[in-house]
This record gives sequence, C-alpha cells and structure tokens, in this order.
Amino acid sequence: MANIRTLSRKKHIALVAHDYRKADLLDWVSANKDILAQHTLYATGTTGKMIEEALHLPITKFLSGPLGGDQQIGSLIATGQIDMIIFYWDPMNAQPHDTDVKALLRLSVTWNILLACDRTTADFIITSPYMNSEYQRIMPDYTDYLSRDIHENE
Ligand SMILES: O=C(CO)COP(=O)(O)O
Repeated sequence: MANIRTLSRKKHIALVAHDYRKADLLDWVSANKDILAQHTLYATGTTGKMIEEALHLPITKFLSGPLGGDQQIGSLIATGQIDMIIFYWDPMNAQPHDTDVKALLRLSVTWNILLACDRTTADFIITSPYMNSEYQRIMPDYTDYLSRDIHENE
C-alpha cells in the first residue's frame, strides 16, 4: 500500500533564486503576495532578505545558498518539512556551488515535492486548487534500496 503524507492547507514553501534571476522571482512573489502570505515561507539568505525588504513578508532565512543555504533547504526536504520549492536557478551562468544546486534539485525529485524553476510552472502551481486544500502526497518507496544487499558485488 502506498505511503501517503498529507500536505496541510498551509504549505511550507521555499523560495530560492540565483542573482540574475532574483528580480524575476521578486516580481512573481510580488504578484502572488496575498496567496503566499497564507503559507509558511523559507528562503536562502540573500533571496529571503530581498523578499523581506521589498514585500515585508515574514520568511525564515537560511544561510546564503553558496554558503550552505541550499543544503539547509535540502535537509528540510529530506525530513519532510518543505512541501514546495520555487527555485529560479540560472541556466546561463555557472555557479560556484553547482554541486549544491544539483543536490537541491535532486532531493526535490527524490522526495516528490512540488518544484518550479520557471514562472509558467510557478503560475500553474500557485493557481492550483490544491493550494487551498489538503493534498495526499504519495511518498516514494525506497524500501528495496534500503534493504539492498551491499555485499552482492564483492
Ligand atoms: O545560491 C542560491 C541558490 O543556489 C541562492 O542563494 P542566495 O539567496 O543566498 O543568493
């Protein structure tokens, strides 16, 4: 039987943007401020400071992404404390912490959470009826992986 985790009406949402995409994220957050204000918000350090200063939304800020903030959010995803991430990563510039960026994207998929990396996807998510209701999230089953025979290749 599938393992289900119920997302409450009030979602836990992480907001993250690379420098060249921060203005775009701010624009999207501004356009959806009233909806976002009904949820619990988290962000990497610089992104969070920018949103707080511009829009006065309460937001839990972690370290700046390259200094460990991406990994802090990744850790919350792995422990089921983040339901959704809006991650405006920069497709045109290399990042010094590319491994952390990849890890954050990987964990989002690993745990089947909501992930938007562009405005169109973010718009579809924020207008979904599930934003105002509970949602039964099917948890991926890693039982086989966890019980694998680690000696089989010896
Ligand atoms: O680097 C980031 C995401 O990978 C974002 O970090 P900041 O919000 O601290 O700029």
